Amino acid sequence: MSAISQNQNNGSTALGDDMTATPNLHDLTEADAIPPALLKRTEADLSGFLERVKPIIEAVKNEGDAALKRFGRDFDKVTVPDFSIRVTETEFEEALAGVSPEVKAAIEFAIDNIRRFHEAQKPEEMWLKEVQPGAYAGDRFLPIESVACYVPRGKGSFPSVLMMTTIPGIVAGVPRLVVITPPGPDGKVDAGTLVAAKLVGVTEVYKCGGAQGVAAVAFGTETVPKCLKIVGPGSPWVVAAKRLLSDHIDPGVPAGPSECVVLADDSANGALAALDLIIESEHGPDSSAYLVTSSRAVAEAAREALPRYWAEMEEGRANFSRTVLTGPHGGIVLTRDFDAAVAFVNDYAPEHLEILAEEPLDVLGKIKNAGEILLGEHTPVTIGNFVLGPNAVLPTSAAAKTASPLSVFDYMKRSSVGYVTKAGYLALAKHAYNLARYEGFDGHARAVSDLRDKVRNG
Ligand SMILES: NC(=O)c1ccc[n+]([C@@H]2O[C@H](COP(=O)([O-])OP(=O)(O)OC[C@H]3O[C@@H](n4cnc5c(N)ncnc54)[C@H](O)[C@@H]3O)[C@@H](O)[C@H]2O)c1
Ligand SMILES: N[C@H](CO)Cc1c[nH]c[nH+]1
Ligand SMILES: [Zn+2]
Repeated sequence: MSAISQNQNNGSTALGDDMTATPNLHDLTEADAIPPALLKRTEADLSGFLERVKPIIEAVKNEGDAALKRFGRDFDKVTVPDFSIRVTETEFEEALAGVSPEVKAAIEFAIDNIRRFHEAQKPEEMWLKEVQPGAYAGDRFLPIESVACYVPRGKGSFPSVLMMTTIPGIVAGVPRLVVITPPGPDGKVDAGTLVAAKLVGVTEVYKCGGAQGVAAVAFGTETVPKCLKIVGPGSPWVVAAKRLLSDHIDPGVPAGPSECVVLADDSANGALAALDLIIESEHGPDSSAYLVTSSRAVAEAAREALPRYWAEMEEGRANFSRTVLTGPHGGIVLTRDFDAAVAFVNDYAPEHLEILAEEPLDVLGKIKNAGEILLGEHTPVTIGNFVLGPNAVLPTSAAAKTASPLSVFDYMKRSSVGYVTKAGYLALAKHAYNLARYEGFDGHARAVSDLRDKVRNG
């Protein structure tokens, strides 16, 4: 039997402003397999963006700062006659004066936890193991010389992303860590983002976002430095530009539109599951969000609660959430049993996974693919997004099957280190010689033959 998807929507609007739209209910209780459409994200088809991003990249490559200012006016709706591309010290000070004490305290609290988490994650600078008597092998970690941190702005402002992208770089010891972010209509960077930059100690912040920002750090402009790597999430414009520029700059963890799955067993409170399902669905119409449960009672309680919550929410965010949960990338999935719910999660490989279950730790053991796994009803995605400490920049679009959250390791590279003593040499050389001969490498073999001692001794 195939899945039954219920909604009474007359095709959800991109604006999500059809107040009568009801959340999707995908009933898989009789289905033989998960319908592939349920596993898709908006990121799956970037073709439209890739084409439109190409001329933006070319313009930045050829015109540098002038193109950044033009695109700031075109795409970010900057209305002031001119603006500096680099944030000035005065702008930092204005931001510090303009942000409320509560927000500043929240930023400080978050910084503390995010720093502690990433310090714990940092590897030793070097380790060596004696693999054979007199033969040592290990790893050495060094920071990448320059990394650009992308902080989005448009459908929200993101001081939290500034903290998540810069703190692991600071802990890793990156010598040149810069931030790029779109300017607002006033030609300035979001104040909370600047306060977060100041408090973490990042001084280079540049006002360029979208594809033009990625191109700026890939090629360098008169003002923006060329960087070796870019990290941080963004809209499909950013994702498309990273993909096209991957020969020029390391594009890092693939992090596109936010997404989550709330996995609930029959002990869960459906209305609470609905509250948490809304979290990531309110990012934008391109997000994805599912409540996955084997309990019809939980599914129905959640489906009943969602329209009530939307009616209570700020209109723009409610519209985004409604668009997602009544559209092709979201809703409630009802499965035959809890194992089938877990199987859905593992196939879907969500960016964020929240587990609402009687024994969330038992469920953890069954999860194979998820960027972040948050356990129990006191760990909603909001806590992970902002203050808990683990990085909230996570692989999207099922990349969690192979990729990992942004971490200190993304700001470092590893070299293998080997050291063989005179006493250890012969035992290794004998086998290396035989393998070199087998593979047909004469030069390799000669370098570990008797010739070596003769050459060494002159
Ligand atoms: N995965 C994560 O960790 C994470 C965290 C936060 C946000 N996000 C996601 O990041 C995204 C943020 O998107 P956003 O829009 O708020 O900010 P953004 O900064 O990523 O994108 C805005 C930029 O897109 C460009 N743009 C917009 N319209 C354009 C057009 N018509 N032509 C060319 N360029 C255009 C502009 O340059 C603009 O500055 C969302 O999808 C959100 O879900 C992900
Ligand atoms: N959910 C985002 C990561 O997918 C992080 C975030 C920041 N602000 C709000 N949410
Ligand atoms: Zn979020």
